Amino acid sequence: MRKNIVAGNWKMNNDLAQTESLLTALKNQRTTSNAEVMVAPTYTNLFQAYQTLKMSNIEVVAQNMHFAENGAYTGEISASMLKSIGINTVILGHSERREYFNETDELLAKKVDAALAKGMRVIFCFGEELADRKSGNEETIVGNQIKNALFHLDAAAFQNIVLAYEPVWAIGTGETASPEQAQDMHAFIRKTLADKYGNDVADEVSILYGGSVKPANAEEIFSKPDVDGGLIGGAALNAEDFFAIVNAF
Ligand SMILES: O=C[C@H](O)COP(=O)(O)O
Repeated sequence: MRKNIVAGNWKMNNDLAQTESLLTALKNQRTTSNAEVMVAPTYTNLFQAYQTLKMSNIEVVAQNMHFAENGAYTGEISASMLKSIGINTVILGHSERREYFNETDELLAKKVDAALAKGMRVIFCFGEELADRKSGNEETIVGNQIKNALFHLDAAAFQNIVLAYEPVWAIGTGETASPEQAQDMHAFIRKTLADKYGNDVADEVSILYGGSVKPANAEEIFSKPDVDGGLIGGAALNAEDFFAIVNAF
């Protein structure tokens, strides 16, 4: 069954002491939400976060990984390394990885394959830029990002894929897609999946929205039928705000 998920992407924020303080605050939050909750600290804090949260209902996930098993890739981390410290989910394809680290659909397809081959779950991100939306090309861009990186997979693989639609113009800008814009795109994404794999697959895939989700707007965005949760940046750095968003479910 399709799940509601709220994932906090901490990006390149928080040193160890700040991370420990945020982890403590997260452990003290109480929720009746039916959403799965995840947080993605930086690499240096992943193991600490895993150790702190492993008995909680919050899953610790990674922000990125390399496609190779090991080898001469200075500065990189493999799926096996993540698995070895208890991490079973990885965010791939975030627009910041695409923009600042030149990650292409082709590279991302390899990363997705590597993660799935290790039995990991992938939160696969994509989304159009402002110019694409202004020119009315957002569905073409998003459709191609999904097809290029994921449509070589078989239907069963989608049991371990979560999609995260993040319009680049709404990330960290304070500008959100309206709930209607989010719903329209999520419906398009689900139809794109259904056209290739059928409704049985499309209906089971969770599609998250990301881009300036805050306590004040989460409930309305999450109320849309094809929005199954959120990938939260800035607001995930504060435990109360993050759980206010979790509690929107
Ligand atoms: O990964 C999270 C997204 O990039 C959203 O970030 P934001 O909530 O700060 O806009």
